[in-house]
Amino acid sequence: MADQYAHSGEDKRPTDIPAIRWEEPPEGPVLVLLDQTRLPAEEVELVCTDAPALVEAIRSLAVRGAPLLGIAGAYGVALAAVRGFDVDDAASALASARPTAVNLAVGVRRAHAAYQAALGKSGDPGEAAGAALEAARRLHREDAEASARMAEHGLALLDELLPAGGHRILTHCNTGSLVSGGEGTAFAVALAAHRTGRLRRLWVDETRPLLQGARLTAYEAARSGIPYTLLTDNAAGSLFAAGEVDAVLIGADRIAADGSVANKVGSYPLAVLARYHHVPFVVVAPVTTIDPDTPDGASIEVEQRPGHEVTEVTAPQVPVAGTEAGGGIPVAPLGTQAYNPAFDVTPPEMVTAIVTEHGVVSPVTSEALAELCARSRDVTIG
Ligand SMILES: CSC[C@@H](O)[C@@H](O)C(=O)COP(=O)(O)O
Repeated sequence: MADQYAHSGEDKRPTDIPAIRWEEPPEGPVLVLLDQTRLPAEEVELVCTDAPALVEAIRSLAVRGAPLLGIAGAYGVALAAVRGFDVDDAASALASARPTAVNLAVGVRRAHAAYQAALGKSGDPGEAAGAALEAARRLHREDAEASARMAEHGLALLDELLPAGGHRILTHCNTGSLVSGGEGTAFAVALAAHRTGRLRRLWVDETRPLLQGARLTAYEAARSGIPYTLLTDNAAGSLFAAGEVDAVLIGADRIAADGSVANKVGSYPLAVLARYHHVPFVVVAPVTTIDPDTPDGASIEVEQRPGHEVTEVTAPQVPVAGTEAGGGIPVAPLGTQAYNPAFDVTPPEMVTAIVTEHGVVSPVTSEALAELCARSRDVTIG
């Protein structure tokens, strides 16, 4: 079950609401999400008391973005465990709530494995639930630490790749604190550049059809005091042609073993533009986004979303997925069919570098990625 309540703003500043948090009120533990479908119009919290509510929140994009999906999935397993629901059922429903961001399944697996190991050892479901919660909390902390490391590595890379002076960075979708336990992935690098006086402008793609750029990245940029400008996705070409983009920084939902990068639809066209205009195209993602079990780009399952997201405009409140129509304002003739993949895949040869918390891979090859993953298993951060 999920409850929604608008935050009163009396006990804390509304902008301090974290994207996700675990709370233990007297009625029982809950997972509290900042409902991202309502941003930037209002900051409303969504309280989940069971896994089905969280699955719905994931599908409707109330909680979204690869790293945060991993954290949410792990907490979801813990929620099912502490509330005495069937943990195996919850884990499988959560892991398959959205198919493309591998972090979701990774987060679910981590908490589920901790639960099963503790249950096998002690036979005590309460202890096992505690182990699942601890695993979720650890993932949450690790992600915050990973954000900080990605920002450092990403900033150093920009210094290497770009001449000194203010950088003009183009980004797509939303990759800041709304998708992370910390300050995010690509956005964290832009933020670090801003804090050190190296960011001249953040160009923010609006990111059709659900406007994660306009609604969420612009919101985060405004909160952070970053100089930013919003553009329609199809204005990017003229921006490159005018020589106004020094680098593209994006996140990722899944990086295949060969270095193919799945990210929000519209990322691949930016890679094509970047290559034509000799501009670095940089992907920033934690190691948990690299999936050694997905061999190449063609093997990545790309989520297809309902057509009404394209045929109607509904921002700032995005309709719940799976409904016939979204209740928005139609912008196409009734009955229009829509092509609405949520992600696209950029081949490795078009990616200048992949920045992770364990270092930078450039050029992007399967060998270099495998080596980084092996190295990351030997090092614990956070
Ligand atoms: C660090 S976030 C990287 C990606 O998850 C992000 O760019 C993205 O594509 C999110 O898509 P969304 O459909 O909003 O979950």
